Amino acid sequence: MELIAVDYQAPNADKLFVESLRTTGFGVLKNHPIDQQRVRSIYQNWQAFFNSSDKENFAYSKENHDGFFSTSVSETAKGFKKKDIKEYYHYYPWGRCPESLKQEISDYYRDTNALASELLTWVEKHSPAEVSAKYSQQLSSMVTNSEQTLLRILHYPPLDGSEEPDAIRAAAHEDINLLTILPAANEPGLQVKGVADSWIDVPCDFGNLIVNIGDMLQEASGGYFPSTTHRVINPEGSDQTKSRISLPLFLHPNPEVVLSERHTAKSYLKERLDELGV
Ligand SMILES: O=C(O)CCC(=O)C(=O)O
Ligand SMILES: [Fe+2]
Repeated sequence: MELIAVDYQAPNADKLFVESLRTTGFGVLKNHPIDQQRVRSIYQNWQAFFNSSDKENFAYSKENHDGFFSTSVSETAKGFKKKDIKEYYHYYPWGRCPESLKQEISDYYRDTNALASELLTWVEKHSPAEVSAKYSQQLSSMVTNSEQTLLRILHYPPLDGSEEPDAIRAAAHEDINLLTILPAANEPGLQVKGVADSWIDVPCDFGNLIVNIGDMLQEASGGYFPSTTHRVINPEGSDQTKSRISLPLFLHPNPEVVLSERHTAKSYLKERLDELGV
C-alpha cells in the first residue's frame, strides 16, 4: 500500500483521490485551498492555550462534549486499556471557545467544511451505481448545516518518562464520522494500517491535507469505502521533548440522517461513544 499526495488542481484530482480513499481509506491532497498560514497560526496559538492554565476554565461539558478534555479524561481507544497520551479541545460553532482564539478557528471551521462538502461530491460522483443506490440522500446534503461536525484541536504533550508503559499518543482506532479532514501536523507520527499488520507512515509534509474515511461512510456505502485503522506513535530520542499539535475535523451528518438499514447517524454515534466510555 502506498499513499501518494494528489494535486487538488489536477484535472483528474477527483478520480485519483477517490481511488485512493477506496483502496486505502486515506487520501492525501496537496495544492488545496486551505490557508496554510492560518493552520500554522492555529498551531501556535493553541499550543500557547494548552501551555496555559486558562484551559482549566473550559473543562468539557458532559452534556454537550464541547471544551477542554485533559489527559486524565481523554479517550481510551476501543479494545485498549491505557488512555491515549493526549489532551484536546472540542470546538463547535455553538460551543464555548476562548475569545481570543474564536475568529481564527471559526474561519478555519467554515473553510474546511466547504472543502469537505466538495470532497463528498467527489466521493458520490465516483461511487459505483450499486453503492450510490445505498445512499439515503446525497452525501454532501447529509452534512448541510450540521451542528454535529466537530473540530478537535489536539495536543500531544512532550514525553517525560512518567507515561504508563505501552501507552501511546493515539492507540489504533477508526474514526466514527463520515470523513475526517486533517492538515499535516507539526510533527510526524501518524500511521495507517496496511495489509498483514504493517504500519505505513502517512506523508506528513506541512501543507498536505489528509482525508480519511470514517465508520459512518463505511456503513453508508455498505463497506465499499473502508474506514481504515490508524494511530499516532510516540516520538523517540530528542523528539520526545516536542509537543505535537493536530487539527482533525470530524464530519458528522445531521442526527436524523439514515446511514443504513441498521442505523441513523444518531443511533450510530451513541453506540460508538458508549463503547469509548466518553
Ligand atoms: O493526531 C493525528 O494526526 C490523528 C488524530 C486522530 O486520528 C484522531 O483524533 O482521531
Ligand atoms: Fe483518528
